[in-house]
Amino acid sequence: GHIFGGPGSGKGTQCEKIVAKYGYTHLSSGDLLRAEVASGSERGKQLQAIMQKGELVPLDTVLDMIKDAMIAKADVSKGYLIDGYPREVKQGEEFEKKIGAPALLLYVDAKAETMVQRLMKRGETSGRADDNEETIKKRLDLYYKATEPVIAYYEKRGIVRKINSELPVDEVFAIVVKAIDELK
Ligand SMILES: Nc1ncnc2c1ncn2[C@@H]1O[C@H](COP(=O)(O)OP(=O)(O)O)[C@@H](O)[C@H]1O
Ligand SMILES: Nc1ncnc2c1ncn2[C@H]1C[C@H](O)[C@@H](COP(=O)(O)OP(=O)(O)O)O1
Ligand SMILES: [Mg+2]
Repeated sequence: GHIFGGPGSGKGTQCEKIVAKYGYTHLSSGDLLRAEVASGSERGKQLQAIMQKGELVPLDTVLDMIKDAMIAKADVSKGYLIDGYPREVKQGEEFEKKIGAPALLLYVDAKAETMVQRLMKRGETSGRADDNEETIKKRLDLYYKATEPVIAYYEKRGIVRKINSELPVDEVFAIVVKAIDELK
């Protein structure tokens, strides 16, 4: 399934707990991109510049990375947890064409104000080039403009489970567990 939500809504936090309990393969588009940046490659430098501005990297780049990572884990995976993708409707469509339809979309939902607060706090220690006030504002704008419409795309199929991510981490996780167990 996919885990979906705005920047700082708590996707990564919940993924860690889901992996610990269910053993799914966690693939975060952001982590994959940051690994490419860390490699120091020419492509990594281009990606870094885009991410620092709070923009989306080209669809093909990120989908290829996810697909390669899925293939690399295919024979040991108990299931995939895709974090940070799709970020626009077109990405959802391409995923279906090239990989397949997700079984579940966990939508961790928090208020803009909460996301900003959490990202500013995360920025104190994350070392991430995009956890600063200016970039956070751009990421939020882009989230509401390009990413949020993705929900409507999946809602029609009844696979969206909206989860109140304003609650403490363990309470959010309890709701996540219910949504996953209902599906099994
Ligand atoms: N339910 C929560 N309550 C309070 N803080 C949270 C909660 N979930 C996540 N956080 C904190 O908010 C920040 C962003 O969470 P993260 O999981 O990295 O979000 P995302 O991957 O969606 O950007 C982190 O510093 C995390 O510790
Ligand atoms: N599916 C995707 N398409 C395009 N760009 C993406 C992407 N996933 C990640 N990126 C780029 C742009 C994001 O602002 C940046 C960080 O992503 P992330 O780590 O998923 O952020 P967060 O967990 O804070 O929501 O990486
Ligand atoms: Mg994250």
